[in-house]
Amino acid sequence: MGYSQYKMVVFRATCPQTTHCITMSSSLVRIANSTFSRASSGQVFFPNLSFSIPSLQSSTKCVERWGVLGPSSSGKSTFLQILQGSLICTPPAGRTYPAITNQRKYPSSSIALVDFSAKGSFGENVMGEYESRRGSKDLTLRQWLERTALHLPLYTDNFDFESHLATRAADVPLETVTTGLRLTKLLEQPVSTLSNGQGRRARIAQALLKGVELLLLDEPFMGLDPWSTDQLSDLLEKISSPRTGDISKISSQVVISLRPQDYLPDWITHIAYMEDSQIVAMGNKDETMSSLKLKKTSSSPAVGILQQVYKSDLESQDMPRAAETTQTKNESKEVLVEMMDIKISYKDREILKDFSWTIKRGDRWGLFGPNGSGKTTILAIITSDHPFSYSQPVKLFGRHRLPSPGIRGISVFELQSLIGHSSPEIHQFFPRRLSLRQCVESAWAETFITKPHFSSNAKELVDDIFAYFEISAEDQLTSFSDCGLSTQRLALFMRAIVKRPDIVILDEAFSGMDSKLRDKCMHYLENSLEERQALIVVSHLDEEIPRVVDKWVRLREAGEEEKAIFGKRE
Ligand SMILES: Nc1ncnc2c1ncn2[C@@H]1O[C@H](COP(=O)(O)OP(=O)(O)OP(=O)(O)O)[C@@H](O)[C@H]1O
Repeated sequence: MGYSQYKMVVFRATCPQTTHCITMSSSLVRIANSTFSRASSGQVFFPNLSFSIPSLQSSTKCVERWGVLGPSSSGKSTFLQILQGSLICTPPAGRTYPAITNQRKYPSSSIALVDFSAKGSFGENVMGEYESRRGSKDLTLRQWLERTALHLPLYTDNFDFESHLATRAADVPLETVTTGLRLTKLLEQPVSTLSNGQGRRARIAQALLKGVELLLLDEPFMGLDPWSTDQLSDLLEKISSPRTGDISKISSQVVISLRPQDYLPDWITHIAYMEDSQIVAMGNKDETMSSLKLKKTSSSPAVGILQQVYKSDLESQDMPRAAETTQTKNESKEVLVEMMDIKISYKDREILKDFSWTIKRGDRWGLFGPNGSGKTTILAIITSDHPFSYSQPVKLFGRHRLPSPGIRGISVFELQSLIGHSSPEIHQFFPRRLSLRQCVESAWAETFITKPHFSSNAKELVDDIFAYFEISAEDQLTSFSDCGLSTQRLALFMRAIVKRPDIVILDEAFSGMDSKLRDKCMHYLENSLEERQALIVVSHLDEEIPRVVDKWVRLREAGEEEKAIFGKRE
């Protein structure tokens, strides 16, 4: 649905008591009738924008916390960058920071923007990078947080970190932040090995520890499990509340950006809704939401397959194992993946214990579990991106990775030709300079950048899929870097399915996609998937799970006693 037909609607952009409790000098950021542009492209954003974020101190009577809402590429991220101090403001004095109390040189050092699309974030343990990024210089999460909080160098040889840490305390206690973000157990783990969701939480912790006055979070709940979403939401509410209780040392005004279909926390009081880099409505949350006919979404999986998955936590002991049920039903089908009592542990931390899973042709699996429970690890064993895939009792397409007497081992390249895969890790490392067409064509290449070895029908398959998604020949030449998150995710989805591989793995493939586009992908998948293909889907959100997924594996958080449980869609 487009909202462009709305003229800019403003519902009391500040609370009714504003004139009593907020004066202009109490704004952390104040923008008065200004227009913004990028120096690189000259492109103009948010013409004649007027907006302000009150400081927490001014909000003691009327708390005002903003959510920035809009579909992908609507300008949400740019808007947060503008609040942070980036982009050129015309007139130059139109953007001020009257209430920034920190005496640091630039207001931007009192404002943190945590943007998860940034390349180079850690937490995605993947591919060739898996081993190479770990080494003597790899920091533990504790070291990384302490050093960045105190603005110390990360890796300078001969730098005496210990004495610096002993003499300088961070503005904010480490334990308070790591508890609130469920990171305490991970403090001694190498930072590069954190899971996707753990890595996101660590980056938020880093920003909080710097003791900023304004924290801007770009889509903070994307990729988080329901427990982490609730906990992060609670923490953000506490830190952006007028000073009370033992959390009072962490105190920061918070602005978050979200997509319209995302979970919108109750503590958000105001929203700015944007489209095409313009605010189309802003003000009091309830009035703005109802004017735009937006519905609230819960953080917990209240409907659909995920409700069954998580409900089964309580009933797991007596549940019939759907994997066994399905295996009898599916007996004649060829086994594609056979995992037998897999064990994965790092030092004394057990991630997977005696995990067995059989995937056959025609199977439609959901792989679920909290952040850090091992979903990516299991997928990396199947795709052979994990070093343990050589040593674990796994058969892929009936063969082991290593040769045994009389039987050839299956090579990485053979596996790649049989598996299509989209994941946040592939997204992170995908070369930005490739065009959308090259991205899809790389399904036939051994690496992202090597020359594809096309099959005879490859051109037809690529043309067909672009035609289905109505992407013109000209638009196919757009570089990956010039596309928004939603289109980038689409390109990687097309890459995963275009050559109709035997196994399709969609690991958070729809995360960050606009709902309309996501539904189109679902439709495509439901209609094009062949009986000989197997599907594995990972997601924390019900609407991102295709209806064809009819059975599931639910992993336990690392350290829990129980094994994984299996179920089927009721
Ligand atoms: N080298 C390592 N040392 C210690 N722990 C590790 C190492 N590599 C991975 N881990 C841990 O293994 C666990 C499984 O990680 P994995 O990425 O598979 O989780 P996930 O279920 O995919 O999580 P998410 O939902 O956040 O993507 C995590 O708790 C991670 O911190």
